[in-house]
Amino acid sequence: MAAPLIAYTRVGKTFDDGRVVAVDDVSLEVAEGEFLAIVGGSGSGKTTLLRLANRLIETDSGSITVEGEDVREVDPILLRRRIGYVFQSGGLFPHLSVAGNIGITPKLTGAPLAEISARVDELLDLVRLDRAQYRDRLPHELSGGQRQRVGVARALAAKPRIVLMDEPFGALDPLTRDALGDDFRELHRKLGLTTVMITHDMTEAILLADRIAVMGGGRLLAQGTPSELSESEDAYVGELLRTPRRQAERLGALLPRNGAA
Ligand SMILES: Nc1ncnc2c1ncn2[C@@H]1O[C@H](COP(=O)(O)OP(=O)(O)OP(=O)(O)O)[C@@H](O)[C@H]1O
Repeated sequence: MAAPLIAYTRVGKTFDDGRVVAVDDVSLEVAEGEFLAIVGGSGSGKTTLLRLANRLIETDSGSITVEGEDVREVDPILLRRRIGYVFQSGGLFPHLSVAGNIGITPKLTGAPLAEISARVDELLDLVRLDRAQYRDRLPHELSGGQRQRVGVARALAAKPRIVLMDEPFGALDPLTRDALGDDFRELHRKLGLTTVMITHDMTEAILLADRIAVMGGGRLLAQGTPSELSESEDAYVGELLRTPRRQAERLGALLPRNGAA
């Protein structure tokens, strides 16, 4: 098997002088080209786990490698340029235009203005936002879905191989959420990305991800493909995976009747 692009080995992280155990002895590998979803209840350690990979949070124990390198040996700023990060609420700079937000990393690396401008246009096309219409808008002049598209474009600006996403579509209405999820899955494929996405929505995880990691109380409770996890002997994991199917069956039974009425 090819070396994993991200590998957590027995990683631990506590806060408040050890009183809060956020991540507890987690070992997890993400293969090149894989789309991994992290699911789990509130406070189960998902965000902490994600942020340990790009050193927004530092590990207490264990080790993490990214593209084969121990993250502690890599300058955190350079590490974050190699790893795109999409925040839950977009995390856009409110005073910068769409173009300013998307071009911030190329600007920081000293790219020439014409190159930044061309890259911004390319990225707007990639996330399917009309250049002329959106380029100069400020974040508050966008819908939530459009803001998340800009967040994705910004994360891709430095051409990372890895993208980490913290509940990127959580605050959107179901149709927008579905469209963005599909679009991002297509970008993941087209650009050959390796993606790790936190989501609270098990249906979204099953539809988008190749593999799912389930967190609970800071521990990795299970990992596998959706069908592997649906066979899990862990009662919580099994229930989590079977609920979307049960809901789909209930909806399937209800909708045709409504449709025919
Ligand atoms: N900076 C911090 N200081 C103290 N405790 C923290 C800090 N960051 C996270 N925690 C605690 O660590 C635990 C894990 O938090 P984390 O944000 O990783 O969970 P999560 O699964 O992402 O939750 P949610 O789904 O609600 O975003 C929680 O108990 C949280 O309160």
